[in-house]
Amino acid sequence: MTTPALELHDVTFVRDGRPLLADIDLEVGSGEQWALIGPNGAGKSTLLNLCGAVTFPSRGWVRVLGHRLGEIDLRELRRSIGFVNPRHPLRSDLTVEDVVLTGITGTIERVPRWEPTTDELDRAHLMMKTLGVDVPTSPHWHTMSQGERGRTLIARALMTDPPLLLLDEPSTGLDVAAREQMIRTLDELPTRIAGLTTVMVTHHFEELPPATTHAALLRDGRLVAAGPVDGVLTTELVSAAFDHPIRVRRDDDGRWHARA
Ligand SMILES: Nc1ncnc2c1ncn2[C@@H]1O[C@H](COP(=O)(O)OP(=O)(O)OP(=O)(O)O)[C@@H](O)[C@H]1O
Repeated sequence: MTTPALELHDVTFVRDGRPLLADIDLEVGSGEQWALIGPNGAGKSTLLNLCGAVTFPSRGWVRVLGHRLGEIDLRELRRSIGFVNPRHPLRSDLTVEDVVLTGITGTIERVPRWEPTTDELDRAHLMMKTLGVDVPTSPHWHTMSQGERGRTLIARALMTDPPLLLLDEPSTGLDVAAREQMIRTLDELPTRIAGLTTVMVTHHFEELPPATTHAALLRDGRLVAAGPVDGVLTTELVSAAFDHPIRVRRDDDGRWHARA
């Protein structure tokens, strides 16, 4: 049996005396594509940060790629996790290539005096190509569109060839064409990168790639449901998670729609 990519057991996460997550039990199998869905403030990003070994649980335990948080060198573990945050806090005007290369150093900015090896440069170009980011012109961050930035950040996250990719609302701020391109990119990732496990936070059902295999619904820091996607993204369970009547439907092309 392969080791699950993520295991959370009886996890509670408390900040300022308030439980932001409570009683979370979740197992994400290797090679599965998960969506994490719930209303604003439900705790999706908080849960993703636990999965990314950014924070530790207040109670219970978390295993990431078979390693229990608290018992493993975090720097080493984080190299095995790609994390995509569209609110990437980059200040300098790096080229796309430079931004992608920071995936190796695990930094936001280029590390002074650090130079990539030929293999690392080749990998950066391969990832840029895989994600459809323009290699020949390698534009600068400040002039890039939100869509280009989003794809660049995924290329950056994949530089260390991580088996686990976490995405926090990767379609934020995209127009409809860029959003569709992003969905197609995400949909193709599992076939382009064999064995990759992904967990994506989103508010919008329309943004789920058809390749999504599983979903978890959160409400007020608790799991409403988690499991194979078609059994979780139902009108009944989604309405319960959002505390509002929502009709959920899946089209023949595998895309979801939700209407209040
Ligand atoms: N560091 C923190 N300290 C205290 N409270 C926090 C902290 N981070 C988040 N929260 C609170 O925890 C709750 C869950 O936040 P989180 O960002 O995980 O939710 P979310 O489901 O991702 O929300 P959204 O959809 O709005 O992005 C919110 O009420 C938020 O205000």
